[in-house]
Amino acid sequence: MASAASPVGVQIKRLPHGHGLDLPAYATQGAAGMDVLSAESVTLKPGQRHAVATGLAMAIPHGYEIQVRPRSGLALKHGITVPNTPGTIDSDYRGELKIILINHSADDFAIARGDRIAQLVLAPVTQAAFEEVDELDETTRGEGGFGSTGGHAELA
Ligand SMILES: O=c1ccn([C@H]2C[C@H](O)[C@@H](COP(=O)(O)OP(=O)(O)OP(=O)(O)O)O2)c(=O)[nH]1
Ligand SMILES: [Mg+2]
Repeated sequence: MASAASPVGVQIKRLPHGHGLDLPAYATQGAAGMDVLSAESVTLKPGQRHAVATGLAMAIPHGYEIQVRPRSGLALKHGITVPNTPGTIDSDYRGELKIILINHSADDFAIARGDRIAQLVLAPVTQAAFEEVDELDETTRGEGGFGSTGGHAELA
């Protein structure tokens, strides 16, 4: 069996309004994402977006990012999701981590301080170095895209 990759150290700082809250944590041993908690109490009306405070700032090592992803339970049961998913937390960002949420349901959704509102996935990043050319190599696909290979039943 392949062994799990070693955890990567990420510096994290609690801002004043983040004190007293648990840090983001993996709910199970094999979890890909760390559940992150809201540092505020707020109610999202139907269709409303809000950048929810976490009370946390971090220094992600160069070569990594953190992705902010929705929690499926909130999405399925309450229509609460992350409109910019996966949100990108850059390694050089030192401001407060905020979780942008949108309420896609027809009902108000109340978030309490301490609620687990999203999950954070640490991921490696490879930066591209563009090399501008006049011609690209030829491929079988060529310029075909956007469904060019079929596989979707056509309406009669
Ligand atoms: O869900 C998110 C997305 C971003 N950020 C913070 C960290 C990230 O490093 C920074 C910039 O994010 P992004 O590049 O997605 O936003 P932008 O609209 O391109 O803003 P900027 O011009 O500041 O890069 O904002 C969050 O706290 N939560
Ligand atoms: Mg940006």
